[in-house]
Amino acid sequence: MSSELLAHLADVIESRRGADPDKSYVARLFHKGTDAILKKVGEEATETVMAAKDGDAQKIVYEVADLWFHSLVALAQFGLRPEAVLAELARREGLSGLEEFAARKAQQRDAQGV
Ligand SMILES: N=c1c2ncn([C@@H]3O[C@H](COP(=O)(O)OP(=O)(O)OP(=O)(O)O)[C@@H](O)[C@H]3O)c2ncn1[C@@H]1O[C@H](COP(=O)(O)O)[C@@H](O)[C@H]1O
Repeated sequence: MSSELLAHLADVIESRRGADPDKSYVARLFHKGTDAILKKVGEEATETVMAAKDGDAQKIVYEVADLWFHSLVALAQFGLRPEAVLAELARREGLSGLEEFAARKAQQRDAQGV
């Protein structure tokens, strides 16, 4: 998932805070609270493992999408943004952050004349 899509989804999720729980799935989760959100993360993680055990590629992708989505809701519940997770992953790649990753990619594209 591109960082732009993650940021967009995080914005949409944040916009659902205080929205009508009858009209929005995310508003319903926020309304139910932290335990309900964390329960969904656990369920989706379990469903991902089950899909992987079945070796069903399409189902794995579907369940990981559910897991990522509910992880974004959990991050929002704790006032966190996906950019913080991406920055941590970049740091583990030996980069100072997302900006350095983007700059490196741009350099590689320039070098390849793309
Ligand atoms: N990307 C998603 C998304 N991915 C998964 N889900 C929901 O996550 C749930 C997955 O849980 P399950 O597979 O256990 O299915 P379920 O039995 O229906 O779930 P529960 O009702 O038991 O919680 C389903 O209800 C899916 O609809 C999502 N719900 C919303 N979005 C996006 O979030 C944004 C805001 O959505 P609303 O809050 O509904 O406007 C929109 O851009 C949506 O496209």
